Amino acid sequence: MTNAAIIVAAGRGTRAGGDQPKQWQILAGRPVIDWTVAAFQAVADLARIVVVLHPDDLPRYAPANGIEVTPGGATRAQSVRNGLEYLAATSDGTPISNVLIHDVARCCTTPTYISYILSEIQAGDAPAVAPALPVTDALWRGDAGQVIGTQDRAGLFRAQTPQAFVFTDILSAHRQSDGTAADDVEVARASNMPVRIVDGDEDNLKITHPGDFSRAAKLLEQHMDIRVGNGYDVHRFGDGDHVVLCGVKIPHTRGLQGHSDADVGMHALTDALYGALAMGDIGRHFPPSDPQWKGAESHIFFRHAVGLVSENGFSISNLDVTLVCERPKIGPHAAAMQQALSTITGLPIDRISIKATTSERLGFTGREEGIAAQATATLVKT
Ligand SMILES: Nc1ccn([C@@H]2O[C@H](COP(=O)(O)OP(=O)(O)OP(=O)(O)O)[C@@H](O)[C@H]2O)c(=O)n1
Ligand SMILES: C[C@](O)(CO)[C@H](O)COP(=O)(O)O
Repeated sequence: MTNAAIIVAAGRGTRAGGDQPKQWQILAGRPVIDWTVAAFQAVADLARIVVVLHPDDLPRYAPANGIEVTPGGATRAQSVRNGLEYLAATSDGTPISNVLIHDVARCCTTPTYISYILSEIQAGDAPAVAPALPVTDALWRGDAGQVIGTQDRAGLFRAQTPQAFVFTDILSAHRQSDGTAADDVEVARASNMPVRIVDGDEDNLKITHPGDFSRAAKLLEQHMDIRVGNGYDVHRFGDGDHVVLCGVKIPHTRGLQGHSDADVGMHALTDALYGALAMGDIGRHFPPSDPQWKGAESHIFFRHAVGLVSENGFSISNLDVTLVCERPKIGPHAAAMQQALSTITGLPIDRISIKATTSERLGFTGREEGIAAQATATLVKT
């Protein structure tokens, strides 16, 4: 069975305020959208994850590995419909069985909770399951600041997402809908689909108003596992006409010597990732004694470390590397290095820092005998 998730993120967040829509605002160190997407990425049984974005926002999003993106519509329901149609149009050969539909604004949801909702739809006894919390407070009707009546709370629930559906059923229900429903349960019920209520989660709040940001930040920080790793590497100069630094080939009067392509910057970054995971170093994973790595391109090592990061449930929050050399000059190549590292990690450019320093002509780097690199990586698990 192939399971998919749609994260709707095409709203404008008018009630939440701020200088940009809520999904792009920084919360506990990273954009709201990244928290939500990371929680879904950590669920092994989801074969596809589609993020539905406002057309204006498409250029600003660098999707992480495996994440797909499609444009949204004018209402939440239209955005969901676009996500469903995208999945239908791109699932030839591997039909989707179940789909989870989630608000990007519910960024405190966890992989455990998403897996629970998935297991409930996979139980196969209902075409739709939706999480909700029974209303526990007394309910009043009010007008002009005055209580004007009371409302029986029996049988009332607060609806949450992710809501889960048999894919073909909810696709057909949305095709018959007028695109104005508040959520997908409303769409399902309009098609006479039975919807089973499953346990909601008080922590699965939706950022709607400005005050919700601090509540969400507290919840995220409470569950966050942050790791920092550092890496250091040196390669000596020898004959050659170029060096490779952080994935970029730079013409130079000499080359760097090493068992691999001697990309000292990428080696330091790779070790920073292994270090943050407490998983040894580059020599342990790729022994210099093994001839298969002779002359290897360093992105192989770096990609391996990046893969271990996600396999262990972490995502990279930022990377920072300092290259120590008199020459070549790094500044003119820093943007290309950021791009090369971004292509491999899926990190936005503004989370990848490339710095350089000379050692004031002191020591082996000052005498231009070699290049040193020092790197730091921060990993986050929610
Ligand atoms: N045209 C729309 C409208 C909403 N959404 C998404 O639907 C979810 C729930 O909507 P809401 O919390 O109301 O978000 P906004 O529409 O962004 O907020 P507001 O109503 O305050 O403008 C959000 O993840 C939002 O991004 C969407 O994908 N497309
Ligand atoms: C789908 C939803 O999250 C269920 O509570 C909610 O209805 C979406 O947000 P909105 O504020 O109603 O647009």
